[in-house]
Amino acid sequence: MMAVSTDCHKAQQDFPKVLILKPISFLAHVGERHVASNKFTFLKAYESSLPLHQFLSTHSPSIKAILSSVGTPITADILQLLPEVGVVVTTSVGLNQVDLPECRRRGIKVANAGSVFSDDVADFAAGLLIDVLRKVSASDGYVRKGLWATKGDYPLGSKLGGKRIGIVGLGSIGFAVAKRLEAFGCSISYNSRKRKPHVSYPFYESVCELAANCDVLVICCELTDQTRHMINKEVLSALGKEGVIVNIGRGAIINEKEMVQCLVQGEIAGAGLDVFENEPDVPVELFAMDNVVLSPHIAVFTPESFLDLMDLVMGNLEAFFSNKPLLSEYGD
Ligand SMILES: O=CC(=O)O
Repeated sequence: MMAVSTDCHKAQQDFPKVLILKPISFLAHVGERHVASNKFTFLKAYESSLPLHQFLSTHSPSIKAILSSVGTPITADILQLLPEVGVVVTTSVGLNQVDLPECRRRGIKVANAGSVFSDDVADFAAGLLIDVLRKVSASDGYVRKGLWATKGDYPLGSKLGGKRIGIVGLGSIGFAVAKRLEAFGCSISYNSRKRKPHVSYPFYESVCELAANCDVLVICCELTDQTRHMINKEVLSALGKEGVIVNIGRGAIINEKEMVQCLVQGEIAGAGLDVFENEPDVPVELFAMDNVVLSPHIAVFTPESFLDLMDLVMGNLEAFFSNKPLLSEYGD
């Protein structure tokens, strides 16, 4: 029996209820029945004709778990309507969309995508950097427009090997980026909340000092109140005119206005950006810059990793409903 219901199609079996507020693209990829797997009933608020608050009030006594993705804010207002909720499981690594202080206050557990996507994101970060330095996308455009034949050779890019890379946020993703770029012959240093005791890469307590000692900054940290706009004009100026910034973290970690200004004025050399402050809006100034490579927040996902994500999501929900420790509890 299919374990999926809306307000007009009630579950016929007594599976634990898992609330989904907005469509989750990963479920469409793997097929949500595989994820529910006759163990949970997904209550899909977005398929209901009821206004959200009414849907939530109607179902709240039975909703103990929420499954959500990166674009779905889990706010205190929503949680307030759901007094029985004990867990929020997300398909994202970043948790800036979840009101973590409210979850902590209520004792609601939170699980994220753990390190399922670390390799994919790190591959993409390395790809963005190579693209910016070696002008892959820009020269592709040049060839496609027929300019090679009419205008001649395209300006050469810059060598990756030997570059000094500053990783901002040396978690599972930051480490994976460091390993890849080390293999290309780059040197690595990092900034993180704390120095990592077993890591030999040079540590900079200040992100500005890190920038001053690097050719490239790769932003891999979480978006928090502390990291919002942490990469500002001062940091970018410290990175310097030859410097490149790559962001696969969250857009708002960079002060986007100041970054655009730095790019327009040639105060940094280029950028590889997968994330933006107000997605899907991207500052229009960037469109005309061939020293900037843009992608639509896709660094994180490959379908190949979705099966691992499915196991993790299922494992977290099953663990919660059987009172066991979550597999990827945030804050562990
Ligand atoms: O950006 C995507 C994620 O945090 O998983």
